[in-house]
Amino acid sequence: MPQPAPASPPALNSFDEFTRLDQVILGRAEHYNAHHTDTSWRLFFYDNVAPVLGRHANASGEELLPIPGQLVDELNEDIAGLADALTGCGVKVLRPATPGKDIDIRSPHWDARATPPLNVRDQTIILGNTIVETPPHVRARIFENDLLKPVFYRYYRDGANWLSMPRPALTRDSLDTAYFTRKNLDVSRATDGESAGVIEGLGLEMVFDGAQCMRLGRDVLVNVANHNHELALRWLRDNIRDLRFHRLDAMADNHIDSVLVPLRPGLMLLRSPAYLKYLPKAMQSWDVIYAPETDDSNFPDYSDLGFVIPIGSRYMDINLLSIDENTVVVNSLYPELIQVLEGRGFTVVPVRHRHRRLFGGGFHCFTLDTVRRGGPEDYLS
Ligand SMILES: NC(=[NH2+])NCCC[C@H](N)C(=O)O
Repeated sequence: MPQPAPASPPALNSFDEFTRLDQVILGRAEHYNAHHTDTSWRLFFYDNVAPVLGRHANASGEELLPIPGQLVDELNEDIAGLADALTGCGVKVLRPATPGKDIDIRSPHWDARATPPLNVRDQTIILGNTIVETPPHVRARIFENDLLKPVFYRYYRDGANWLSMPRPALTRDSLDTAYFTRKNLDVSRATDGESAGVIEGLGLEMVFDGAQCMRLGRDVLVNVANHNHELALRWLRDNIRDLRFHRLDAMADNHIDSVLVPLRPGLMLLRSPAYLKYLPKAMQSWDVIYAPETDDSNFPDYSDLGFVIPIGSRYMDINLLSIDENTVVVNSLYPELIQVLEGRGFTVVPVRHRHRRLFGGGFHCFTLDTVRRGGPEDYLS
């Protein structure tokens, strides 16, 4: 299965999620020892954290939610395992710089403890030969991509194009709660005590994460769940003229890679049949593998470690990373999925990943595939 990389590696080229992977950026977790649970964080993770908000991460000023060091060490161990597995598959693994220390950041309107560059899928989309940096929802993430800049400059020097969506101010009025209103959810518990400043006349901004997109050659699926996202979709359409962007109407609160993973042309992994209706017509007739049921014993028990909040759902492990159309890297702690994929003829590379629900990311989130062999193919007709 390991295939030699092409003699002179191409500059940035990544149009899809499944053609042969040659180069990838893999995130890192050093100094990920707290979640800064301000309003922007609580809203972003509301679907998962709502049940515990009242108990702890409320507006009482306890905004920094510590993560026990043992869990960060174990996460780093699992990421090292992922790096080895990718290298073993012949993939060149690039890493962001480390923050080196805990970093507190301050804008004119708020302050936050910076999030390390772990989920590198979220603040960038690679669209062919273009790096597109996206405008974060979570304030603590606003400078995260600085640590990817050494790698981005490398690709830029080799001919990549590089764009950034406008940086949001993320004031008190910037974020749209329409997704929750639509679902009749009261988010006042997340927004009470909001202390960020306001800019008169600004209102809702362009706010969007790369992980709201799923790339399929010349087509890109884009999850739009509120006006922040709507503005971003317009930006994508205006600035990237040669791809087709398909609006998925509120398929999820934000990211969609724990809902949908295209495995190869005509075959996708989907969280459940309820999500089919959000997809473009052409994809509704694709063959589907539905996420098999999993069991609590596959998730660590944190009860003796004090308080930790799962910010990710039980479906995080759908979030696999494809090496090619027949080879996938899957969490070894989701044996039910491994079995189904092997039954469908996939070669599965199992890698252990314990704390996916605490850090909000699986293998797709932790990686940004910068070089794949596919081009702007039309997979939807
Ligand atoms: N790119 C990512 N960070 N994706 C993670 C998506 C997690 C999703 N909100 C869930 O809880 O299942």
